Amino acid sequence: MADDICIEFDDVVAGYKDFMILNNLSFKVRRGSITLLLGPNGAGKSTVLKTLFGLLKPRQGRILLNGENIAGASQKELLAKGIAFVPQGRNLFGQLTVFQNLELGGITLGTKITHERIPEVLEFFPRVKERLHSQASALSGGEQKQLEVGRALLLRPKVLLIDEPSIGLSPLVVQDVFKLLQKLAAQGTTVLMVEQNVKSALKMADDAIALESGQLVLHKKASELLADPNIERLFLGGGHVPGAAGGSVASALL
Ligand SMILES: Nc1ncnc2c1ncn2[C@@H]1O[C@H](COP(=O)(O)OP(=O)(O)OP(=O)(O)O)[C@@H](O)[C@H]1O
Repeated sequence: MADDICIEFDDVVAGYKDFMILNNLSFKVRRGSITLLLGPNGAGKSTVLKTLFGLLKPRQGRILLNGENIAGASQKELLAKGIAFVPQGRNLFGQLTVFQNLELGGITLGTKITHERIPEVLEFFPRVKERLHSQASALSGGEQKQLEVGRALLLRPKVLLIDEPSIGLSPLVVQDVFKLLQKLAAQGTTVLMVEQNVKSALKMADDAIALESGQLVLHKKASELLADPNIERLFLGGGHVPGAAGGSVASALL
């Protein structure tokens, strides 16, 4: 595996019960890049993240992290190897304080290390830092998403998987979340993200991968895809690929 590749899916088949969602999927993600997963609803984008995070065991193929096959590893093992996952939606304990939520994020680290790292993580989020003893549910949507990312950062992840972080956030707050991801990537964290806010996400991402029916149909530099005149037609309006009007991503962009 080339040195600059952090994650590789090699011929991965994965799904739910008898229904396969990822169909012989292969792709590579560069270390320290922000890679955006695109594609129509149901293409398997979230399934890629879940499979990488061990929530779904692949039926076939290899998933390599820095050259090591991690397919089938437990979530605990994957966390220990430096993979963190921020799922879609709200995932905080709303009745607990910001600080307590952070403490829970560090449960596998032990109290001492967690308490040492909390101030370090809070440096990324000045607004959240000011509300350390507020109930998490009292934070704004954007602050809550920042806290979720902060909780993942306690583990000092090498790979951050993030599923639709912009849902429910105002455009300015989305920009804050994106800037944070850029900062993390600049420090060497590999970010793999699903995001329906395609245009803004492409502006901050390095690479773009598009899936259709669980297969790779496009892998390009984000800047190249952004410059493609078909991008509006294919991804405008929440990431849908309008089959009737435009055909597939593959036929239009490859
Ligand atoms: N737990 C589950 N059990 C059964 N089927 C599931 C489960 N989770 C997802 N699926 C199905 O797997 C397919 C792919 O889902 P996935 O969430 O990966 O798509 P996606 O590309 O992220 O789509 P979206 O843009 O709509 O979030 C969908 O048809 C979905 O209904």
